[in-house]
Amino acid sequence: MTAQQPDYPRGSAPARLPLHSPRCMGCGPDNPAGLRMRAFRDGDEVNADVVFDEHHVGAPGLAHGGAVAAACDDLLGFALFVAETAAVTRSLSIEYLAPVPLHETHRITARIQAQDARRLNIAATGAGPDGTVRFTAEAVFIVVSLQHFLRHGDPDGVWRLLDRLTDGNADEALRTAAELPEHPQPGTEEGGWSS
Ligand SMILES: CCCCCCCCCC(=O)SCCNC(=O)CCNC(=O)[C@H](O)C(C)(C)COP(=O)(O)OP(=O)(O)OC[C@H]1O[C@@H](n2cnc3c(N)ncnc32)[C@H](O)[C@@H]1OP(=O)(O)O
Repeated sequence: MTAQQPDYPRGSAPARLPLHSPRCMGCGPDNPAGLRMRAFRDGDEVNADVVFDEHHVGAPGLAHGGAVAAACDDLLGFALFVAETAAVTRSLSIEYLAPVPLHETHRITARIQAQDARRLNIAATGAGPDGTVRFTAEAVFIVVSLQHFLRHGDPDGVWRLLDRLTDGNADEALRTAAELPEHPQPGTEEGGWSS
């Protein structure tokens, strides 16, 4: 069985956020072992529903702690759309408050707690179907320039991601990024995602 996340409930109107990449372990629909989360922005919060399945087993019938951490890391990364900056996880801390059964829908909600120069503190909660919080996450993200992803990752993949995020203007986004200081401050135009 493969994880297939439910759509956001009808009647609400949060904005669907773009994928990190089609094969992203957290949100990529083309990763058969991934979590296939669909992330939404709702004001200053972001959220996604996650259903752990046989790909994510720890103890029989329960989600692996690493899979729970991966889901949190991915959703915390979507909070960067609220901060309007690119950043990467520097540290991630999970509180496993209760077992997380497979095949149950968990709603993860994340919010930026604080921002100080390049450092963003982002926190999340993960609630089971009855609303009980079963895990929480706290992370420090560090703002990086686009060159970080070009230097360390797959430049073609970064280009495709930027092209989606900028409605086909990746060339311009990358040209602009190349002219910027290495580590723009969050909240400035230079540090933001082009949108
Ligand atoms: C466009 C795509 C957007 C997608 C966003 C999805 C977000 C999802 C959340 C994630 O999963 S992010 C993945 C997990 N996190 C990381 O991979 C972060 C790895 N850590 C770092 O790259 C650095 O520690 C960090 C940028 C957070 C902070 O580095 P600093 O800029 O404060 O300074 P430092 O002196 O430690 O490092 C300077 C440079 O050397 C690199 N570096 C440090 N130690 C190194 C080492 N030992 N070997 C090789 N490179 C090293 C470091 O990555 C950095 O590269 P950039 O200048 O390109 O950003």
